[in-house]
Amino acid sequence: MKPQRHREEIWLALEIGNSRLHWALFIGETLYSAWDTDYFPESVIQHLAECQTLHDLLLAISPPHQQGNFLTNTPPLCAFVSLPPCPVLLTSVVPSQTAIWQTYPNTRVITLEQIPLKGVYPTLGIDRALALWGAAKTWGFPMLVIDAGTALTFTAADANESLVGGAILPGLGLQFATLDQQTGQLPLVEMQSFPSLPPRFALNTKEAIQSGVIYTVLAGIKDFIEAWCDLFADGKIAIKGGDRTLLINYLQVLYPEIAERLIVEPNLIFWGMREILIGS
Ligand SMILES: Nc1ncnc2c1ncn2[C@@H]1O[C@H](COP(=O)(O)OP(=O)(O)O)[C@@H](O)[C@H]1O
Ligand SMILES: CC(C)(COP(=O)(O)O)[C@@H](O)C(=O)NCCC(=O)O
Ligand SMILES: [K+]
Repeated sequence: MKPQRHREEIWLALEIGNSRLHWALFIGETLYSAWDTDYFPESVIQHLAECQTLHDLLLAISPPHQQGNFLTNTPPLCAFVSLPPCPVLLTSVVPSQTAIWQTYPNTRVITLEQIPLKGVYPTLGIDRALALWGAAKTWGFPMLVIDAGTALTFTAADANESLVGGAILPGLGLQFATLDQQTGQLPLVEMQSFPSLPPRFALNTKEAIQSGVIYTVLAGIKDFIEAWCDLFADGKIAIKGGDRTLLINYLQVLYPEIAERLIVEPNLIFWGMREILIGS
């Protein structure tokens, strides 16, 4: 995609995670809308390539329950819908999905080499690098990003815009699914079904699973944040990912002094992608 400098250019950001697709619609440097969808079958992606207008493209990728009003509730968009389909800036941590999306004509893939973050290692997740870059360029270095996604990751950079490093562990959904799938008797504990913290010392199987997963993840987040603050007293902390709200709510109950330090921003990766586009 030839980067155009004028402010009115419409473009789509697509981040492919291990659970789902994450979309953002930009007009120039302004993010107008962000949403998630499930993966699309290859047939749908081929259909996207045949879209003649931006309107058709956006309808095809908009959230299932927002088919119609997605277009109307983004005021300046109405003026653009008869334009041809816009470019898609793509980043992915799922190689099989990346390959399928290459068939969409107007795609530019963001890779690790394009991110000015120093000291990265070759297999660092592009999502981790982009979220860190987006957070740090928005709120400053040093920065620690917590991504409560399919995997829960910690990724940090110092004041010299160099990678300090990070950690990877199974996300909440993965932990509950693994206990369900890899044991004979344990049930699948649904995430959304428990707004309040379970008892630590539970007296039934469901709450025992909830307690084991939740309290250890919260303790782990607290431990990493305390270690980060010991390293960088002026360090900032941002959190994103599908499980961020659940974890923030629990942290506010259990460790309020930790929770109040967190910048909660689901769109960190899109900020990172915008930085790359502007800089290119
Ligand atoms: N509608 C949803 N679909 C999938 N995961 C969801 C959804 N809502 C919340 N989650 C939670 O978010 C996690 C996935 O986070 P997300 O940031 O979307 O993942 P990724 O970026 O790895 O695809 C899952 O572990 C799940 O617990
Ligand atoms: C750890 C991840 C799977 C997280 O991806 P997500 O949970 O967002 O789908 C991804 O950042 C990745 O594939 N990382 C590569 C290994 C590394 O970062 O060292
Ligand atoms: K993620």
